[in-house]
Amino acid sequence: MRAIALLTSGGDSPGMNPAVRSITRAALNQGIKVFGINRGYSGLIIGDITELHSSDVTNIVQRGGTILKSDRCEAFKDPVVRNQAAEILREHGIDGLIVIGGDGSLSGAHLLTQETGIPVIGLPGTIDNDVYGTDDTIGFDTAVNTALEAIDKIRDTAISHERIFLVEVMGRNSGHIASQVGIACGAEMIVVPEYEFNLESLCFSLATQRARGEGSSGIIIVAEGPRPGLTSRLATQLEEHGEKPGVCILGHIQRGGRPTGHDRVLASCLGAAAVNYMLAGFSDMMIGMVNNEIVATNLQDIIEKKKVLNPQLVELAQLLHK
Ligand SMILES: Nc1ncnc2c1ncn2[C@@H]1O[C@H](COP(=O)(O)OP(=O)(O)O)[C@@H](O)[C@H]1O
Ligand SMILES: O=P(O)(O)OC[C@H]1O[C@](O)(COP(=O)(O)O)[C@@H](O)[C@@H]1O
Ligand SMILES: [Mg+2]
Repeated sequence: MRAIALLTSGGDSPGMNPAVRSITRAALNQGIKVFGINRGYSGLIIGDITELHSSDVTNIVQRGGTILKSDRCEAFKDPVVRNQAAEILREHGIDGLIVIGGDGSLSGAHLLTQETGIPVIGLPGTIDNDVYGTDDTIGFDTAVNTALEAIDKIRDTAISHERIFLVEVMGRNSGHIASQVGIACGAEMIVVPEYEFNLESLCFSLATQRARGEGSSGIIIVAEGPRPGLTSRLATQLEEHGEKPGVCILGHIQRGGRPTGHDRVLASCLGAAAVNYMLAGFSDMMIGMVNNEIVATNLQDIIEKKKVLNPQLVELAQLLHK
């Protein structure tokens, strides 16, 4: 192997930059040329590829976002387009590809190697933490902490005004951010796509609080869910029960910002390990961290197996707020 390429794909996540830096420097240290592909698979299919030198990744370990830019690329779901992508890699003399992205990006990487034989290694890069084969994805910890910083402030005003706030965090299909944030901010309730939400029980608990003479302030964390507008719909339902909830949608603030120390270290470890696995001849695998150990998992398993939301976390949140 003489040259590898890397790209970042899907929703960006804080820690992608340290991963890019680690992959680049680990490969260069072993005498391997490194190419950066801009804008994920969108850049790959048009050959937007530039060689990376050590100085290109200087001073990025602390920066959010991704210097390679990221994108969602519908066209890459077409096998013909993936074949063209493989041709482009071959034309550039690239012997292997490292993909940093979420479940979708890793599915694309799996199909690319299966169909074309181009060796690929994946790294879990998404704030959602919805990737099997790793305890944490790169960016998850930063997103949780960013959300918490905002929610602690919302809590202050919620207490002053004895008001309920619905705070929406990201997570279309997964409640990992919501459950961590919910525990850490002492939420009164957590709404996640994985479990049914009981509005009656929330209203009952608010009424009980009031009956005890306690101010009825509270924070309800809502994972955005698959259908836009969930939080507004919940607010309307609460209004129908006589509540006057505030609504705060944290949105893309959760995707930006300086990566936490945890994410920088995770990204650095996984990046260097990805290079080692690729140079050792492995392909079609994702490198993750499980119980503080580097673990390689077949991409087929990553795609087929779902990381289950720990039900104890959601139950613990309910228990602790009482
Ligand atoms: N089933 C698939 N087949 C091929 N490519 C895919 C597939 N799913 C996703 N991708 C590629 O990966 C990109 C990112 O996927 P997406 O699900 O949007 O984000 P993430 O990778 O962060 O989960 C898509 O825009 C597409 O280019
Ligand atoms: O920026 P967009 O395209 O609106 O995407 C929003 C989605 O991206 C995420 O931030 C990250 O998801 P992915 O890692 O799967 O791309 C989700 O939490 C959110 O639902
Ligand atoms: Mg995803």
